[in-house]
Amino acid sequence: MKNEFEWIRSIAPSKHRRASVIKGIGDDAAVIRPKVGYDIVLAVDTLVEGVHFTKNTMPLKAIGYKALAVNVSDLAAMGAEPLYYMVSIAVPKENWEQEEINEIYEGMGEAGEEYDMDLIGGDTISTSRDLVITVQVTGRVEEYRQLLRSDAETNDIVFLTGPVGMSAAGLDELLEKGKDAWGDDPFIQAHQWPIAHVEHGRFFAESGERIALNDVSDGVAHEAKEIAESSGVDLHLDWEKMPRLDLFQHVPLTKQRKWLLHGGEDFSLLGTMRASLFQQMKKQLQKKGLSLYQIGEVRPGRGNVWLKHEGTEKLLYDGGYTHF
Ligand SMILES: Nc1ncnc2c1ncn2[C@@H]1O[C@H](COP(=O)(O)OP(=O)(O)OP(=O)(O)O)[C@@H](O)[C@H]1O
Ligand SMILES: Cc1ncc(C[n+]2csc(CCOP(=O)(O)O)c2C)c(N)n1
Ligand SMILES: [Mg+2]
Ligand SMILES: [Mg+2]
Ligand SMILES: [Mg+2]
Repeated sequence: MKNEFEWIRSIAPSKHRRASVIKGIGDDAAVIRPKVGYDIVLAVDTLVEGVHFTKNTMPLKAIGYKALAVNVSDLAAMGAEPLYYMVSIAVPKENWEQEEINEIYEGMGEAGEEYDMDLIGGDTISTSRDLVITVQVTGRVEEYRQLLRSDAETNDIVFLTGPVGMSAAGLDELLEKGKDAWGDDPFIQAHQWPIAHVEHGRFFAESGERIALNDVSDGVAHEAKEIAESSGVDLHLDWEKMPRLDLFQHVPLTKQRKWLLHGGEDFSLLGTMRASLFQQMKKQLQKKGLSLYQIGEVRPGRGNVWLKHEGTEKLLYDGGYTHF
């Protein structure tokens, strides 16, 4: 067992991917040199044992991988390119071995490699119970190109960059069967190894178009409401247009609705863009192997979300995951 400081040295990267890191791990704070012409984008999100994961719902490596990926997803939702991350980890005095924490870091390192980011610092503390991992990420976006929730306008179309409901479906299976559910099943994979849609975010930012964007961490209904409210418009969604896997076909409708609309942790991006842009953007994204689905439109309103389902349109309950 290494002591705190030996352990920190053992997880510190020996070199950085980004030349802009002036000082990483090993001093009172990290120092980076921002590139001229870019705005810096910052986000922080925490995963808590018992709330976001348990040892039965997530492999150790996946806990680390997901802790970084969910943060990268927030950078993607701003149109930013991921650059660096910092980690604060509170380790319970019992039930967690150093080897297990190392595995979590391995998973985080894998995500770091995937998104081309450097670990530049963090904090290590003990706690009485339940592991807590906080990851702070820094990215950059070309000046004034950031993609905001507040940019939706009447006559825009509403889009999703990928399917939703899969992570929630996987979680239900994991809560029921525990480790027996682990495997290649796409729902389990979606829950344990989420993919942040960085390429979509960058494509939208680089286009220079006005695009409102949010990542689906708390469920489509909730995220749509956030866009509607901050833009001062109404979003009209169409149930039939929601991208979903054929695997959902045999699932009862109430469950489908719960997973697809209120599930969360999907990390697809939900957004709006000018209607005339949609087909060309879809084609360009397809060339990169990326998808885009129109699921509704924006109309004048006061921040409400409507859902057309089985011929009638109703106000969509905006419930999603909430911590309080
Ligand atoms: N405790 C807090 N103190 C200060 N600002 C906060 C706090 N919690 C959230 N915020 C800010 O509120 C805004 C919304 O945060 P929120 O966490 O809901 O968004 P998100 O990270 O996209 O969603 P999620 O955490 O569900 O993935 C962000 O600007 C965030 O920085
Ligand atoms: C064991 C276990 N129970 C429940 C859930 C579901 N869950 C937890 S937080 C969250 C929303 C996103 O989090 P945040 O708002 O903090 O970004 C969801 C859908 C889970 N992942 N693991
Ligand atoms: Mg957050
Ligand atoms: Mg978000
Ligand atoms: Mg949330």
